[in-house]
Amino acid sequence: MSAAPATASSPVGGSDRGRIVVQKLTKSFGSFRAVDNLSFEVPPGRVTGFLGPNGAGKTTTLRMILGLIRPTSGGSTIGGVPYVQLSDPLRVVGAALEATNFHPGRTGRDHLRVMATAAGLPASRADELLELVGIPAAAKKPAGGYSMGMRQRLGLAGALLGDPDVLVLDEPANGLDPEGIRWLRGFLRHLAGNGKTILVSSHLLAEVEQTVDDVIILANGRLIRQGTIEELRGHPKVRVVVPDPARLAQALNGAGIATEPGDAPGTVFALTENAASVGDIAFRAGLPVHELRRQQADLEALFFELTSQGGARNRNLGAPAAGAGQPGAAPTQAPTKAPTEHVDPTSAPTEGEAL
Ligand SMILES: Nc1ncnc2c1ncn2[C@@H]1O[C@H](COP(=O)(O)OP(=O)(O)OP(=O)(O)O)[C@@H](O)[C@H]1O
Repeated sequence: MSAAPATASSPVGGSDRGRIVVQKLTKSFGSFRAVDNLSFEVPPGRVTGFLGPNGAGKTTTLRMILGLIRPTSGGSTIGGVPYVQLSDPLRVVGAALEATNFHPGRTGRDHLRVMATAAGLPASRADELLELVGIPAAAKKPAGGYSMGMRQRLGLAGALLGDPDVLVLDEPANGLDPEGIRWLRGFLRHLAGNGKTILVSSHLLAEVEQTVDDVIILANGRLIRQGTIEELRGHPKVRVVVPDPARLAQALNGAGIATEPGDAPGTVFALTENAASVGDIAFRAGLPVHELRRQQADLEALFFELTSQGGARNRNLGAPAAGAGQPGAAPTQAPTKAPTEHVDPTSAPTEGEAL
């Protein structure tokens, strides 16, 4: 689907509401292309994982979507409108790009109150939000003493200030303990269930695989894969070890279960999740079965494969070690990135080249 023409007067409604559309987005820092001709859409009502190894270009893309840096070319819209043209951005999109830069001497409550006041919202919203993100007891403590997990929750509270349609969260699970990750998962799923658009970045697919509906995978600034997490997992399979795989395949096919050649001699894959029915069919056909196991897609391995194959080898790792590649080849070193700031949606962009 192509993006609707984006103008300041575009209505934020209909099917555009809460939809992020990125078109041919490119960002170069000098001669280094951090984001390369990226196009994707993020629909409302779903949690979308924005994934890629370190340095893939996730944060740079999010910063462009949020109007914090200017694209070299291409563009993006939120609800049909570029971020910088949103008349009331706080109610459209909330973002937390980093959870570390709060004023250390200011309490969580004061931090949120300052933001609320600047946005013309009642100061009482601060306590509501602290309650919502599960840190009401931290309200009176200076943020400098917060754990990483508490800072993440405070960042999330800030992003939720204007009850926006869209939430953009950069690595929100960083620093959360297992209980915190479970809480975050439930919280994001709840928000998506209420129709919000949730875009969550992570460099670990395994970290978000239970949370996301859709994935957008980047490597070296380029789109590698986009689809549902189910599509990525692929068809459920049962791996069977049998003395005669061809006969078992025949029996399974005869019973309406498709098969694929196995990954080793004496194996066959039945394309079903019903391991019991595979065993029953083998039994009825008089075929001994030595092993029968549901095959779980190894998403971590798949993610690694997708983001490291061919030209997708992580440029930030430099050239392969001498002996493995061309001897003496200079490493393709990416420039060191400038420190990122916590996004206060009420403030103007602060970067030198910002709009
Ligand atoms: N302001 C900048 N100046 C120069 N290079 C930059 C700048 N910002 C980012 N980069 C480079 O662009 C590339 C992409 O960085 P980005 O932070 O977008 O990646 P990322 O996918 O978010 O990585 P991570 O998971 O480590 O946060 C990196 O090589 C980074 O060094």
